[in-house]
Amino acid sequence: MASTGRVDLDGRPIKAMTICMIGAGGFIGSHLCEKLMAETPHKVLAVDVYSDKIKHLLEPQSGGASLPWGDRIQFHRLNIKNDSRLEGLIKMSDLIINLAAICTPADYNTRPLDTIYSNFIDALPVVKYCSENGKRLIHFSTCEVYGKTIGSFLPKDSPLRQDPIYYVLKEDTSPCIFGSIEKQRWSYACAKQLIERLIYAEGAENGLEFTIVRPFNWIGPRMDFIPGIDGPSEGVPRVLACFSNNLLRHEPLKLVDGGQSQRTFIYIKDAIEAVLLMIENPTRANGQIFNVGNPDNEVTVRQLAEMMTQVYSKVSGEAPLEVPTIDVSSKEFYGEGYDDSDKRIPDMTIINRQLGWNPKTSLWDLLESTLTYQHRTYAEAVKQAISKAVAS
Ligand SMILES: NC(=O)c1ccc[n+]([C@@H]2O[C@H](COP(=O)([O-])OP(=O)(O)OC[C@H]3O[C@@H](n4cnc5c(N)ncnc54)[C@H](O)[C@@H]3O)[C@@H](O)[C@H]2O)c1
Ligand SMILES: O=c1ccn([C@@H]2O[C@H](COP(=O)(O)OP(=O)(O)O[C@H]3OC[C@](O)(CO)[C@H]3O)[C@@H](O)[C@H]2O)c(=O)[nH]1
Repeated sequence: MASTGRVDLDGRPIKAMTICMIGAGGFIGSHLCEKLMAETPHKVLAVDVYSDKIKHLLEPQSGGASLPWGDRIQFHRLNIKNDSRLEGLIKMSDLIINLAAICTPADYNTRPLDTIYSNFIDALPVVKYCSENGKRLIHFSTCEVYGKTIGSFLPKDSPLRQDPIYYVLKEDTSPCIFGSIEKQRWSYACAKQLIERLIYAEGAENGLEFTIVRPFNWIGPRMDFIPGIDGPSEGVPRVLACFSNNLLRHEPLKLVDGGQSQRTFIYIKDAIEAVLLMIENPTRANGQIFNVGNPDNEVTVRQLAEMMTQVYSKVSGEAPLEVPTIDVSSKEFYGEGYDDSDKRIPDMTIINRQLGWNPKTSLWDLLESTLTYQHRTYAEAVKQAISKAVAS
């Protein structure tokens, strides 16, 4: 590995590395590839079944000059479920980052087998090849491994519900509290928890160098899809894309079970800064599990809908909807077996201590840049799709 002229948090030179990024064609992967190409000399072997979201990094845009990062990024179209090339790519790399997963809640209760296979079984060879070949692994888990807060089991009027001890989620002390087995919503969280435990055990018994990332609702451009435009018409993406789709179609935003659940949202670009610190500071990141979120950006889903309605009106120049939201039951929206996390506030002690990292962007600002992107990217296509549907 050649030195890059850049230094890590301890003043040591950072050496250029080859990174095998599995799931590089997704939302987080596309932003991480952009960051690595624009700001570092590292090489990326980008593995995914799709490449649309990183097309701009792989080939010059029409009429454009050649790409400044040259061939530092290579795309390998493969399904990690059944492709013998995976081990070779891992052997060629200094670091493996695994992002591949089914991670949209609409799938957890309706496709529980695919969800469990994707998040546990399909990740097994990645962990095994890393362990056997002495390769460092950064594995993407989720804040969902915490499940529900302890506070949610207290009586509704208990003053203890206001005590952070009962709701702040801490990597090394909070329990993982899921619903019963017929609440198949938890198939994803449970599979993620088991792969975390397996990675941890590989570290303890076989010396695997690992870092586990627990993202807390990272959002921004390129997240998921707009149904009927760049994804299936009947598909249900995560909340940012659901609400964006409603706004683009001038229809009320659907609040599941009253929109009372709470979330903290973090801007993807803030979160990617944290991942880059993990990549370039192995001695501080190895053996750690990191919450990556923004505890200052907490809202209920209803408040998120109201804020997105205001921001979208500002960036599109369109008047806000007269009826901005409607209530739907979770059974109607997601089907049988749905359940929800009540509240997700990340404790920041470990990531502050190890990497000195903090998020910067307010919810209003991140929605402004994200909805500007959504409007610019999709408004015309949605308009055309609506007029085509009316004409037929
Ligand atoms: N975005 C968030 O806020 C968030 C929150 C919690 C956890 N995570 C975790 O972070 C990771 C990335 O999330 P994302 O939001 O970028 O999701 P995403 O769906 O946009 O990206 C996942 C990518 O993995 C690819 N993939 C899935 N299975 C594959 C396979 N068998 N072979 C090859 N490629 C495969 C998909 O094609 C997709 O491009 C996931 O593990 C997810 O569970 C994300
Ligand atoms: O149209 C909609 C869509 C969703 N909701 C509600 O919003 C809450 C958040 O939903 P979403 O972002 O889709 O997903 P979750 O936060 O529940 O789960 C994700 O968290 C991290 C991750 O692991 C990966 O991103 C994933 O599992 C929720 O309460 C929905 O019911 C709505 O009201 N209307």
